[in-house]
Amino acid sequence: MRVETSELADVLVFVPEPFQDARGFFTRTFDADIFDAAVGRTGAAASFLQDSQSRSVQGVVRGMHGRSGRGEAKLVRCAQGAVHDVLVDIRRDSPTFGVQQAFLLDDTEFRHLYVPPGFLHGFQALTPTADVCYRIDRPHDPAEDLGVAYADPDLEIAWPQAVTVVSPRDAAAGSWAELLEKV
Ligand SMILES: Cc1cn([C@H]2C[C@H](O)[C@@H](COP(=O)(O)OP(=O)(O)O[C@H]3O[C@@H](C)C(=O)[C@@H](O)[C@H]3O)O2)c(=O)[nH]c1=O
Repeated sequence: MRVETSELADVLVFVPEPFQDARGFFTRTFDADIFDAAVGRTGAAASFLQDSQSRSVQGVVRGMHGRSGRGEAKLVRCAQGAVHDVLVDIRRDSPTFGVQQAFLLDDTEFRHLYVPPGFLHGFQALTPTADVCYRIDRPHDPAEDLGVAYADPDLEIAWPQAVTVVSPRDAAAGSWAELLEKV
């Protein structure tokens, strides 16, 4: 498994090596030793507490979501289909504060993102269905949800397809300007 840096400080991309044969494929999706070495902290992999999966139909956008308090670290991959995944750095003390980057996550290359605490995260499903799996290092707590509108004019996220469905929470999310008053 190869580890790549990104344009965003501390965000890493794990690139596995799927084995293809007549049956299909096999791929390792996570390796604790490689993860600990990449983030430079023994036991870091063991800090992930919840593993979740969502299925989205084509054009769905989920996001942009963050977490208040000490935030949460996330490992994100697309197990089936493809998504346009977007991160925005909301760490005031980061050299990439306010910077966004998009990643293609799919079931061909199985790129796996490590997102440290202090980011907004969202994605759009690019295929008839797309399954996104993610691990978080703190139990989910809706009281700490942060959100910014996926179509915020200041963020100007270039979603590649027409947006088909969003949740009521995402439709009512606040602006980037409002979020900046909280971080
Ligand atoms: C995220 C989450 C939701 N839920 C519940 C709450 C709700 O009833 C239902 C659906 O929740 P949501 O609408 O918030 O799900 P969703 O919009 O898919 O939220 C997710 O979006 C992506 C972009 C992320 O980065 C995730 O961290 C998470 O925020 O599932 C959990 O029980 N645990 C969880 O970890």
